[in-house]
Amino acid sequence: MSKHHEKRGHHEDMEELEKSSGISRREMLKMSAAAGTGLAIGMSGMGALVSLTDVYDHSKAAGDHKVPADIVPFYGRNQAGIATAQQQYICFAAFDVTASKRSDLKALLKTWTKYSADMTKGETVGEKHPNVYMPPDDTGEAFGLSPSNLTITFGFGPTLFKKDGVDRFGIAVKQPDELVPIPHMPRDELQKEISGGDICIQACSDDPIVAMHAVRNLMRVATGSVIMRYMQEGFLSSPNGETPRNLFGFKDGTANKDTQAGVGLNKYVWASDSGGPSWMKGGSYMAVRKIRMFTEVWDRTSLKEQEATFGREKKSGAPLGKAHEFDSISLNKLPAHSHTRLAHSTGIKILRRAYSYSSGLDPRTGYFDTGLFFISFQQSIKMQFIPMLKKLQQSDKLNEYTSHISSAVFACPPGIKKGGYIGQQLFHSL
Ligand SMILES: C=CC1=C(C)c2cc3[nH]c(cc4nc(cc5[nH]c(cc1n2)c(C)c5CCC(=O)O)C(CCC(=O)O)=C4C)c(C)c3C=C
Ligand SMILES: [Fe+2]
Repeated sequence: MSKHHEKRGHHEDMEELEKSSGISRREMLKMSAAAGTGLAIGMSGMGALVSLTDVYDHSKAAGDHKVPADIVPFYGRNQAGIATAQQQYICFAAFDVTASKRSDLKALLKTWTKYSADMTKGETVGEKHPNVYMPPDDTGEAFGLSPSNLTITFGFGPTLFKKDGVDRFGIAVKQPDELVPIPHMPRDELQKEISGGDICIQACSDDPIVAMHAVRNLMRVATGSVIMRYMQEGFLSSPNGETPRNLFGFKDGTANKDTQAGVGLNKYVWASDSGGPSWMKGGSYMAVRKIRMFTEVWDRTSLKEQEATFGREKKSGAPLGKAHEFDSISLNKLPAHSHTRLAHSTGIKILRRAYSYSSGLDPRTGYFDTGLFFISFQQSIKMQFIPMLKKLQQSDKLNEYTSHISSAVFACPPGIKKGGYIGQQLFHSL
């Protein structure tokens, strides 16, 4: 059965369920939302379980164009996964390109675009009728799963444009001035093997298997053209759409309210073509830092000191001296070296999309190997991210409990039109 038919079968199931239960799809969706995740309903005769997140969400329908509730459109003016509400899981991978011809690079980006468009719709990748004497194109672990808001976001690192002085793909002339590695910071303890990368893929989903499946299949189809340099998984969770908490127990992401929608996105996140290359218009620059958090030390620290470190109350997330999380910040009420005071006083705004990570126990120390896989999007690495990081590295109280172990920057091109491919604008007039 073709992919198309498999999917249509699902929606026919829903129609049958709607008829037999007398519950409208809209009501089912509400029930599903109230239950937290997909609601399992027994279907008479079929004994099947149906995830209600697969139902078309009529509330999102525009005219006849119905958008399924848990699908984030892949095509658009901007890449999904930047302004998209943060999903619960990330699988992030950085690759080094081993192909050496521009035509091979373009072919890779075209294949990745096709695969990504299919996976974000919840479809399988590759050939529809695989030869049984060959390994199947799709690895299969996401069969039947909803895409759970899967987004796949691509970024190009400085080394894609020029590596060891070599302009491998004849695109060095297109490298944005912005796209430079973050300069060495005095407190850095960076590991080269988990830093940098020619191309990155950020796959985020509300299902961890779906996110991992996306990266695995993109890696697999690119065998011979890329090698994976490193991969990082992460997670977050919060009740009722509240700001999620990091592994130090503090709400993390409060200030994103200024950058995650509307005017804030245009002002601070999307690249414009004034002063930068036109191929990046509508794209964004991504900064990545893997930051180890020493939870054992933190957990022995008094609540007063923890709150003084962030400059916010632990329970409510309110700035010190205020009552509620989103109350405005009075800088003079926060300790001079608190994280919020230092970051806020720069006047710089960025869109943070960080995830907690855990790699179990560090066998060398017996301590948790945990922390924050910090990702931020901004219009400018040079004018926003680097000055902010410099300020924090100088005197942030948080530095006593953290260590930066990896670093990378990527230029995430604008969104893709149907029929186009990721980064297509980069190759114009070459
Ligand atoms: C260079 C940028 C930043 C790094 C690196 C960073 C690391 C980091 N942050 C937390 C936890 C919190 N950060 C908070 C606020 C905050 N952090 C940054 C930037 C970096 N953080 C900014 C720009 C801001 C917002 C400042 C403002 O204008 O108010 C907060 C407070 C709540 C919030 O607004 O999110 C927390 C908590 C950790 C644990 C961490 C490294 C491990
Ligand atoms: Fe922070």
